[in-house]
Amino acid sequence: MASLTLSNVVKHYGSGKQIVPVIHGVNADIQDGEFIVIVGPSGCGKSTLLRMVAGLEEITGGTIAIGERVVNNLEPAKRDIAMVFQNYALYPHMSVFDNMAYGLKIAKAPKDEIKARVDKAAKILELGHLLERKPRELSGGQRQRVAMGRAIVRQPQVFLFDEPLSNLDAKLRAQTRIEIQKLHRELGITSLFVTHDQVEAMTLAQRMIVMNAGVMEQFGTPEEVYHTPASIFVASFIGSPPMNLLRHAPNSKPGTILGIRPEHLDITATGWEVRVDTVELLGAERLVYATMGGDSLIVRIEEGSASPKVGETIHITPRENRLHWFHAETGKRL
Ligand SMILES: Nc1ncnc2c1ncn2[C@@H]1O[C@H](COP(=O)(O)OP(=O)(O)OP(=O)(O)O)[C@@H](O)[C@H]1O
Repeated sequence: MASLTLSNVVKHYGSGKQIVPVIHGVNADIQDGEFIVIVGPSGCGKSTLLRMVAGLEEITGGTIAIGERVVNNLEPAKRDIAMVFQNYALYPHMSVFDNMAYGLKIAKAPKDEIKARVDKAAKILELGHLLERKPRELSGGQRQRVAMGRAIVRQPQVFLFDEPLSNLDAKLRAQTRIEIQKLHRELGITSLFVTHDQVEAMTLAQRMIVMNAGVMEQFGTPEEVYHTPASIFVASFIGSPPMNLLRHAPNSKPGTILGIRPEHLDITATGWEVRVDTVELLGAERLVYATMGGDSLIVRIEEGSASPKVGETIHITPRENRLHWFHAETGKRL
């Protein structure tokens, strides 16, 4: 196991006039044994960052260190990492056991050690009864577990996950998420996990890196990112429904944007006057879509409380200690 340090990491694709900058100087000190999620919208550079750690992409600038070792110029096989991909790429003609053992066989590990490591990984992943099967005889979730097993048996210093759950259906995703957490608790291996799904990020991360267009917008615990978003981008990307961002709130100063989460607005007898546009019932809660001056906003209310009617004017009050102020130009938290 090892720490992982990214210092001013930069990536450009292409050369000459065709340079495409995609990562603009990322700094992150990741502790030994931490589970870190990199999250952001499509094209923000998550996979590129992960692939640079893996050694599958050249690093244009800055340094990446695993433990004390700067790995910039080290080939992937020498970095002591294991990667789990979205398309798990198992060998179709090999059994589950042989798929998991493959890397160790290539590395010429002794037979009894290979068996011991595969058996241990299979036990953790509950694959023990499937070791003789071929990949085509497995479900999608089981195949993904074999792919993880293949990574575990190598006992790497760092695990890299590139959207490993995105081919699974919603139920299996949730289940596999729990398995990954369990795996991390048992093995304690430093992990970097890439996803574009903010719910996945919030539930898996000990700390998360929120990326936007090649820039690290925030690096913090899920609580920090949710409760004190560093920018308008983070505020609107994390949380569903997203934070309300108001340019014309009654008490706002010019040049600022007021952020308030839908669950931190209460319907009250007096307060801000808003017009109800739509009401959505979502099982245990209702979302009230409303307009106030030039702003649209969402109020989240519990299912039991009286629902306002479409077209009606109601009053709402924000919870004082839940207000977030942002600079209108830079988008940064004030
Ligand atoms: N070989 C390449 N040459 C030029 N640009 C590239 C190359 N590979 C990736 N890019 C660009 O780099 C940016 C980051 O890509 P990357 O795959 O890291 O994003 P991502 O956040 O992982 O996205 P997704 O969630 O869609 O996989 C994108 O704008 C992409 O178009």
